[in-house]
Amino acid sequence: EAPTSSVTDKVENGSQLDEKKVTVVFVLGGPGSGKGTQCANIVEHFGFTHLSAGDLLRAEIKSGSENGTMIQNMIKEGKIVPSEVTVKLLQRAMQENENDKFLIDGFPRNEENRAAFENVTKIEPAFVLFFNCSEEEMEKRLLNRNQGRDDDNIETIRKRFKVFIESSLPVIEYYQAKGKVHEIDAGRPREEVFETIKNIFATFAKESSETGKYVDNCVNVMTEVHID
Ligand SMILES: Nc1ncnc2c1ncn2[C@@H]1O[C@H](COP(=O)(O)OP(=O)(O)OP(=O)(O)O)[C@@H](O)[C@H]1O
Ligand SMILES: Nc1ccn([C@H]2C[C@H](O)[C@@H](COP(=O)(O)O)O2)c(=O)n1
Repeated sequence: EAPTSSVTDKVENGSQLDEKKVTVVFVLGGPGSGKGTQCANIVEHFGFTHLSAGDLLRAEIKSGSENGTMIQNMIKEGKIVPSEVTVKLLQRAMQENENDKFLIDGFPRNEENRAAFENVTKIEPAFVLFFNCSEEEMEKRLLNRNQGRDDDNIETIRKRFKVFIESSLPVIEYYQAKGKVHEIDAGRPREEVFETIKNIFATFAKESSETGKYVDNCVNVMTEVHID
């Protein structure tokens, strides 16, 4: 299946059609499994743009938008914000960015997210990274994160774990059935986790450039890493 997809949508005034080909990788895993940390490394080494659904929602709260209070309340409760809101934010972020390679972190979080994104954008991910980590380790990391997040308290953390198991794991299983998931043992030290990720992206870049589906700027990195 083609790793590039077309983003087609009318802009605000409805008069102009904006279309571009993009490569999308979904980055999924439990809260505190290290998705954001590794996305920063992938951006640096492989030239992707990192779009964190959680960050986009938190920015929406700060902007004072009409949905701000609803989003804030849902995040405090560890619940998943309606897909319509999150998909719009992601779509806008992709359209406004000149890059054509996006890491979408923390999305799709449930079946509704997945279906809404696919219906609206017609984008299929090239592949999915699944950060697998024990709850014990994730809890420890979140309680030490110190970023002043409203939802990094033990009560909300437990709710987020429950939502992850009940709503997010089925999405990962959906992509597993399509052969799109790279499962990563995310309980290891940061550097070890990134070594695994480097190999995944280097292999993807090599295969895609061979088939002409992926124009990459990762050639220098590819020579540094081991490809199975
Ligand atoms: N491999 C690791 N070992 C130990 N600590 C880590 C590791 N990776 C990330 N951390 C730390 O754990 C905390 C959570 O990491 P991060 O914010 O990347 O997780 P996340 O999966 O993006 O979480 P969330 O989904 O809640 O946003 C951070 O303080 C980060 O520095
Ligand atoms: N697709 C998403 C992503 C995030 N949220 C909300 C609910 C999460 O608990 C919160 C924080 O996300 P994180 O930064 O930990 O990825 O944001 C959502 O509703 N839908």
